[in-house]
Amino acid sequence: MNPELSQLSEELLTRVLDPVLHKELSALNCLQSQLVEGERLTLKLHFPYPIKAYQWSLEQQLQQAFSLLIQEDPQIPVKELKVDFTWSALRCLPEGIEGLESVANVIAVASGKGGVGKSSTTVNLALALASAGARVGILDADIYGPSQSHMLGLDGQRPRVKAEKQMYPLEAYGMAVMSMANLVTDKTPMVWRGPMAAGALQQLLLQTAWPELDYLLIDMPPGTGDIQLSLSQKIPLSGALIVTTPQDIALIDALKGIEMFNKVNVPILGVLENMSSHVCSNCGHKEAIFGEGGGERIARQYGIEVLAQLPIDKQLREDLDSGTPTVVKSPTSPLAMAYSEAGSKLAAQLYLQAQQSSGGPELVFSDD
Ligand SMILES: Nc1ncnc2c1ncn2[C@@H]1O[C@H](COP(=O)(O)OP(=O)(O)OP(=O)(O)O)[C@@H](O)[C@H]1O
Repeated sequence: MNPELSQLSEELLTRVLDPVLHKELSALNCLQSQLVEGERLTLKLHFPYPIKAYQWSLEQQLQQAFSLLIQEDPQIPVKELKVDFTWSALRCLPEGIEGLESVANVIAVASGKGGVGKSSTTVNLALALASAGARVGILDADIYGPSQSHMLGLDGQRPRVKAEKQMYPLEAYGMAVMSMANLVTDKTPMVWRGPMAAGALQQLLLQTAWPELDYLLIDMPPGTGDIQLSLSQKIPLSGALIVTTPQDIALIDALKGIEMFNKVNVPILGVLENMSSHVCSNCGHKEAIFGEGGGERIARQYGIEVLAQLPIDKQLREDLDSGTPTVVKSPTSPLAMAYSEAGSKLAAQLYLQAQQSSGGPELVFSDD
């Protein structure tokens, strides 16, 4: 490649910011190859997170920057730009933690307080990542109220046994799913003490024959007690996402959740503020029922990102109740878009945090 054209590509990538990490594309080392055919320059850009939600606007920005560059210097021999986008998940684990063989990243979705929308967030985020092309699984570890199988229309299904002490996960919308709800009956109370519950959930994780996955999301039990602490220590977590409402009482518990993960050195990948506002379906009036700005306050306090602020939405609840979450039922709706953005941000944070820690991420899978 002509060195001047290499310089052109480099210059182009310094002029456009990565939409999720807000860094110059050149700093992301995403340029995989560049090819000139006649007057056309083709760049192959590779991202460490699902890029689908941003691809269109990124392409526009690159095209604009390219037009400016060739206007500034009419000697540039290429006149047309083509960009190919690819991405792959990176295995990002804190140092000294040995991951699961077939799962690149296990992410805990946690909330201090119950009922704030942790399970709803887990399922919609997982589906958003899956629709962006990632291989995704969900482990429902919420033994107090396992709701994943209901939200995914898997009620009453039983996992197939693979071999002694090994089960295949169930499948929903292209994702691998395992939930205690599919192993017990409705009438089996799960009244386990802390260590016993954590042990059982660890077994559920390890005795499931997970296929190759980029992300396994764990719907954690609400709270910050024994079970949650043991789980966070026993499961090889790449990171945790905290779900909260903006209400003070939920935020206090969310802080405890962050502190708990900090104590066991699990990186916090962000905060997702659920039920941030409500828009009246009759008059369109917007109201912050649970208060305002809470997620942002704790994010600032801990130097983490707010991945999304999602409204209270009747359709979202109805879609979950009917076993077809909004991300699959209405994939182009504003809510599905918000989950899609949050999913990309979550995956990008994983990469960023691993890059900042000493080891750096290890490339394990490719979608080529
Ligand atoms: N943004 C939202 N708009 C409307 N309803 C919501 C929203 N988020 C969650 N819900 C509904 O609120 C209820 C509680 O949500 P969910 O089960 O996700 O909470 P949770 O934090 O997982 O609760 P727990 O941990 O106590 O099981 C569910 O009926 C769900 O459908």
